[in-house]
Amino acid sequence: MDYIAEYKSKLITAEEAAKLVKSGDWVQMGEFVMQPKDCDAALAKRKDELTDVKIRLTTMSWLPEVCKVDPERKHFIMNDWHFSGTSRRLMDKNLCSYIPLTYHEARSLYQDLDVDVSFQPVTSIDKNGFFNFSTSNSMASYSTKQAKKLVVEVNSSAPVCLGGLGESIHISEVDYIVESSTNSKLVSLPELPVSTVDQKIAALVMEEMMDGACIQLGIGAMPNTVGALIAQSDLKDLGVHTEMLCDSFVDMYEAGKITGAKKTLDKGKMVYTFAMGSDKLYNFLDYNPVCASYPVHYCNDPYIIAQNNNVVAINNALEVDLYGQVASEASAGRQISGTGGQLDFIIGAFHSQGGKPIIALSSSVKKSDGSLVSRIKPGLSPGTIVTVPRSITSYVITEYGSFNLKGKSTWERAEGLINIAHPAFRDELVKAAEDAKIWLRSNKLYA
Ligand SMILES: CC(=O)SCCNC(=O)CCNC(=O)[C@H](O)C(C)(C)COP(=O)(O)OP(=O)(O)OC[C@H]1O[C@@H](n2cnc3c(N)ncnc32)[C@H](O)[C@@H]1OP(=O)(O)O
Ligand SMILES: CCCC(=O)O
Repeated sequence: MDYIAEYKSKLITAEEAAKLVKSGDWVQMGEFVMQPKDCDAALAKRKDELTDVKIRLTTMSWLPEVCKVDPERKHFIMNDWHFSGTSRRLMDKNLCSYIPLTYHEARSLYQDLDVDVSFQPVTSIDKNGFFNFSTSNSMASYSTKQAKKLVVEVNSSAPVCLGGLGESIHISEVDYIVESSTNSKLVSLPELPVSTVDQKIAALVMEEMMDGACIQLGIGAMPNTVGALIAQSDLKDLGVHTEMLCDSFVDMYEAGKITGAKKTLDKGKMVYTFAMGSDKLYNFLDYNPVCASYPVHYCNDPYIIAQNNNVVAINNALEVDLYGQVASEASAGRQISGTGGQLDFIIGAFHSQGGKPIIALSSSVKKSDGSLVSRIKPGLSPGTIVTVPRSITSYVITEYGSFNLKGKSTWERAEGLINIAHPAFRDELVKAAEDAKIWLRSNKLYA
């Protein structure tokens, strides 16, 4: 079938697309590295005609024009499902708000949300009339379905990401098409410096890895270091069922470590819901049938995750308290990131036969004034949000060791966690545990 006539009839300029927005509307503006830049710029130009336009996006990888032109947030109200550094810096000036999200529940959330206009970034149309959501399958099929007016912004540089479900939208479901004026390459994440602490933690994580493991890696330098160690290891037949696909999966695949042969679900496929990395990753993904993107209600459903055996889920956290509560998203009232899919994968790995849900974090962090603070805390401070409840927390790994909390009582947890805390804080943590009646006479410090 020839879609040329339909394409031409739906083609509008970014300025025309921006005119679809009215004051008070909810506007959807892309996810992760898929950015509807032309529609954003055209909407920003309409600033003086509009008030209270509410915008939703996921993990801002760019500074949208609508934020730049409205430093008092009178016209555009920005909201992010999962904070990036850019959203944090906007929030510090009260220019961005967080929307709480347990990622795999996004489909049900969108069923109740208003999407008046969606500016949805896509790849060029294919011969069957489909636009692909490229690296951000994630929630795209839910927000586009919910949109009263759906505009796709076509970026011909974005890779076509083959998928198992929800990775594309047909032209018949689209109201309008805008062609990007720049077709810019997707943004590359900066390479993160790897510290000796990251290397020590990654080496301890490797001790928990086995042939045939089905892996999920979170964001940051430490999970990437684990990926690099796997690529150099003797591990065999690893599988991938992850939320985010990043560069280190390319390294592991090219080193022959990933075959997906032992997976019980999506055998042979590297399953993910969004991808962020560098050109190396984006080139690898383009039309690559080894990878399958899925919407997040499938990818992150703990009971889908758990259908694979030996799921090893490796995620980072900001703090862990002596009871085993994991805080990964906000500290003392400051939103850092979000719940995202951390809880999904920790529960999924918990239920997977042979699975290992791992929280890996450095034992301490240096504050801007140079002082050292422990990441193992007696309790969480007000404004610090629990991402993983203590009843599910299992492996916690710092550069001082690994401790599995699964099924452990409060006094066993206190002992195990204090023994992997930074030595400079162990005595004060013991004192706090005694005061909280979670330290017994028989408890020991081992170092
Ligand atoms: C994309 C994925 O992760 S998929 C996996 C599932 N999802 C998740 O795990 C979501 C929750 N986890 C996360 O968001 C991340 O893993 C994090 C935030 C815990 C760690 O990510 P990293 O990129 O390694 O964090 P990084 O060390 O760069 O610090 C990020 C910010 O937190 C601040 N921060 C770090 N530790 C602390 C702390 N203990 N207390 C207060 N703030 C802290 C840093 O100062 C920095 O803020 P700034 O950039 O505004 O200065
Ligand atoms: C939107 C979720 C991203 C994450 O889990 O980190």
